[in-house]
Amino acid sequence: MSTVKSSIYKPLTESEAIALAKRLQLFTENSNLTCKEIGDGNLNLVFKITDTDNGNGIIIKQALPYAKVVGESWPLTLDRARIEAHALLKQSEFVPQFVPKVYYTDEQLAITIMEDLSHLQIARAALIEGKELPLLSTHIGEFLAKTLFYTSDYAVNQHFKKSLVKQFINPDLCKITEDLVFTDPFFNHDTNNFEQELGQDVERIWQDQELKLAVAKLKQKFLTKAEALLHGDLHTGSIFADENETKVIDPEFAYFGPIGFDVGQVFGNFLLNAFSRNAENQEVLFTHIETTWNVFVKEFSKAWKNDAAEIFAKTEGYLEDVLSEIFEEAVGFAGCEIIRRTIGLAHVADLDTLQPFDKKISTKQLALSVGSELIKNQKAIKNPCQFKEYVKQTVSN
Ligand SMILES: Nc1ncnc2c1ncn2[C@@H]1O[C@H](COP(=O)(O)OP(=O)(O)O)[C@@H](O)[C@H]1O
Ligand SMILES: CSC[C@H]1O[C@H](OP(=O)(O)O)[C@H](O)[C@@H]1O
Repeated sequence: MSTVKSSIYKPLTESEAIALAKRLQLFTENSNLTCKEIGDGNLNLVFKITDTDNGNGIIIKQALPYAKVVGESWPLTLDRARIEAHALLKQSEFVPQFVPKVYYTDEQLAITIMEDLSHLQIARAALIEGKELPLLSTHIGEFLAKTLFYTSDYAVNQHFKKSLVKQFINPDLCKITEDLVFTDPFFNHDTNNFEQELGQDVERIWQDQELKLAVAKLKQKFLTKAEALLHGDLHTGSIFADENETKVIDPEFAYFGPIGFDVGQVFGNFLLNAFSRNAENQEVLFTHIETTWNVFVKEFSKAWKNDAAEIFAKTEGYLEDVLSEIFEEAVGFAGCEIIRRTIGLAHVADLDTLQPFDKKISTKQLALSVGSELIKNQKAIKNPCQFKEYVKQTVSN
C-alpha cells in the first residue's frame, strides 16, 4: 500500500477512475476495464472497476467535499478519506480477515483503493431478504473485541495511545453523530424526517425529560470518553457478509470513543431488522445479539488476560466492571440508534420498505417505544437475556 500527496482534488469520472487504475498498474496494460459508480451510501462516490476478461476488480472510494445525501449545501471535510484508510489499516493489524485489503490511498484526491467485495452482500439487504448469515455475529463479536481492546489503554502504552488519538481526531464526522444520533431526534429540529402519523409518538419523546436526561449523559460519553478506536458507524449497511465470510467497511467515522457505542450500534441495527419481521422470525436476530455479546466477552477477556498492558488488569473485578459498563452503555446507545433511524435524517430500509403503510407506522411506533425504554432502563438491563425480555415486554404492552 502506498500513499501519494501531490495530486489536486477533483471528483473522478468513471473514465478517470479507469485511467487512474491503469496509471497505478493495478491492472495489466492491455486489460479491458469497465467502471461503474455504485455508491448507495449517504456520503461518498464508490467506483467499481472490473477486468472484463477475468472478472477481477477493485473499488475506488472517493470522498466528496460535501455530504452526498444533502448536496453542496452541507460541506464536509475530505479528511474523512484519510481517517477511513488509516482505520482500515489499523483494524487489519488485529483482524485482517474482517476488513477489505487497502491497495492504495491518496489524501489529496481523498481516495482509498481497496479489495472488491462484490462476491458478498451488504448484511442489511441480506437480513431484509431473510438470510440467516450464521457466522455474522461470531465474526462481528471478534471484530469488536479485537479492534477495540487492542486500541485501548488496557492494551496500549499510554504515550502511543495518545499519538493514535491525535491521528484519529475526526471532529466533522463526530459532529454528524453528535447531531443526528444524540441531539436532533430529541428536539423539534429541521433535519428530522418522519411520517405525520408518528407526530404524537415523536412529541412524547420531545417531552420526556427522563429520556432526555439519559440521552444527554450518553452524548456526554460520546463526546468525552476516548476509550478505544471505534469504527464509529457500525450499522448493518457497513458490513458485507455471506454464510462463511464477514467484512466490515466504511470506518470514516472512526475516532477514539466509548467501546459501548460500536457494540450498541450493532445491537440497535439487529433490533431494527427484528422489528421488521413477524414474531416467529425474530428469534434469529436476538440470537445474533446474544452471540455478538458472548463472543465479544470471550475474545475481549482472552485478549485482556494475555495482552493487557494496564498494571491494574489483574486486579480482581476490574475486567468484569469494564464489561458491565460496556454492556450498559451499549444498551443506551442501541436505543439512540433505533430512535434516530426511525425519525432522524438517515433512515434504514428495514423499516422504510415495510408495507402496507399502516404496518410501517405501527412498526415505527414500536421501535420508538423500545428505543426509549432501552435508554431509560440501561442500568437494569444486564445481559442479552434481560435485553430480549425488555424488548418483548415493551412490544407486548
Ligand atoms: N470494498 C467494496 N467492495 C464492493 N462494494 C463496495 C465496497 N465498498 C463499498 N461498496 C459499495 O458501495 C456502497 C457504499 O459504500 P460505503 O462505504 O458504505 O459508502 P458511504 O461512505 O457513502 O456510506 C456499499 O453499500 C457497497 O454497495
Ligand atoms: C449525513 S450523514 C447521515 C448518516 O450517513 C452515514 O451513513 P453511511 O456513511 O453508512 O451512509 C452515517 O450513518 C450518518 O449518520
